[in-house]
Amino acid sequence: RLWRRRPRGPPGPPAIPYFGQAFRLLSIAERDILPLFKEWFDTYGSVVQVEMLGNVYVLLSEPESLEPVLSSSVHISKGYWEYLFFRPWLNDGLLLSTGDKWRLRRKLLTPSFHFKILESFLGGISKNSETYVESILESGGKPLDIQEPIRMATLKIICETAMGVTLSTDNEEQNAFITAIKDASEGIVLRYLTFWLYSDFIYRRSEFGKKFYNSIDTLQSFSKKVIRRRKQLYQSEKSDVGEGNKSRRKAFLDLLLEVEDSNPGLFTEADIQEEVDTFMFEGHDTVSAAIIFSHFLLANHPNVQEKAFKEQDGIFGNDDRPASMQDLQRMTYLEMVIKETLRLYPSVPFHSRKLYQDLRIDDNTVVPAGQSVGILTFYIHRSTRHWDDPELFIPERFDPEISRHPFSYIPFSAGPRNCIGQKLAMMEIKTLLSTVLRNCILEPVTKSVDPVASVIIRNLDPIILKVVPRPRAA
Ligand code: HEM
Repeated sequence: RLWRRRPRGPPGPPAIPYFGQAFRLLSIAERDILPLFKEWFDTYGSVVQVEMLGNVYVLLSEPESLEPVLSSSVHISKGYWEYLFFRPWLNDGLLLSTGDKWRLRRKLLTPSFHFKILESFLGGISKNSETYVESILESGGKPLDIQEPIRMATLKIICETAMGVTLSTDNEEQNAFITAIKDASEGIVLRYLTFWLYSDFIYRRSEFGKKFYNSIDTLQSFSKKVIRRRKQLYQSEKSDVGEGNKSRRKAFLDLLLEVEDSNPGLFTEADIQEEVDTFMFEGHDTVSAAIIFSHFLLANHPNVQEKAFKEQDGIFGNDDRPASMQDLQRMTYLEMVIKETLRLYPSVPFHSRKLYQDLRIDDNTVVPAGQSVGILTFYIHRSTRHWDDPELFIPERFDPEISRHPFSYIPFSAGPRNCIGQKLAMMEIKTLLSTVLRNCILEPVTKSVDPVASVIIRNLDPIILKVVPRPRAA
């Protein structure tokens, strides 16, 4: 029925009846996904219709067409197929849930990212940033793959802040978690590309499916341990502080534990687990990608690095105190560097929404209710209609004086279903980069990157840099 109602307006690649692009996708790998979208936009224009197994998707790459979708309080659901393969991992957590469940959970969890709570996280973020800087300086100026230490630092930060649990210094379990995130993400992308793996019956029996479900076991047993540890601390803190504790604003996991405590049987361990899995993934892999690409860009643009050094020196002089919230607010140039990094390499390169009402794109094009639209952030951020020289790294384009279309820059999505953790993310990235800039000079070894949409954006190859100690400001 949907196929018959498919919009006639937008052009798209020729499709085999029912199968659509299924065979084309079979012939490509993860690294070819972003180039394939580019090929379609270059050939058919900024709104492209793609058919796949009886479904029709409309891909959007210009801010004007996606504004009515993202700003709407009606189109707040995710398409069925587009997020289905995440479900064994994230179940019905905040990223995937819909309708009243999503509304209630979003309302419940939003206060756990309040300014006061974020401020209380700053000490833990600074401490882990210092440990990270010590670890990269140990390389003694030799070429270093920075991805593993960055992922380790951001995993420790999300556990110590939102989850309230300090991880052990034995990194074996953490390494297993980081590898499992990569394997699970690759497994999800591979499944999307391979239509005969859409059947759960076949997937579970295939080698790919077995590897994927093993990764999910690793990820969920890690998050179960985190919940267990926090529960013990929560119980002992509760008996120490008594009823007075209740009025305090709660960080993410404490809030969930409190809801479980006060709603026995209604809010269960499984409800906590799906949210912890969602936030451990969204709160760790996205931030890692942004920090990895900003290291690469700073190393390859010494003039930008120099300006960022000057700003840090202006704020801290030769004082090695951890950054305060006021210090972070003064890092306006560093903020521009981070924003420009997220423009070129948005951690979430595309996402989608299901339409609950017909969407009029222009006089000739209406996408009917029930269909999904794909929002191609990676290409929206490179639109030549909105960005001069979009391939160049120019942090100054984020000078607050410069105005642009509000939907031409959407690294955290936009509207009611935007990223709940964006303030935490910016604070974490800024604190870690500030610690790096005050102590290190980054020199390039990897001179160009090949971004791959592996759920979260990654570089195809390791990113190698040299890290040299930076003398303190006079
Ligand atoms: C640079 C860092 C980050 C980027 C670029 C980013 C980007 C995004 C984007 C684009 C979405 C919308 C996804 C979609 O609709 O499918 C999203 C949603 C979400 N993000 Fe983030 N994110 C970042 C960091 C974080 C952090 C630190 C957390 C939590 C600690 C977090 C938690 C979430 C959650 C739970 C959602 C789902 C929200 C909802 O549907 O109501 N993210 N993020």
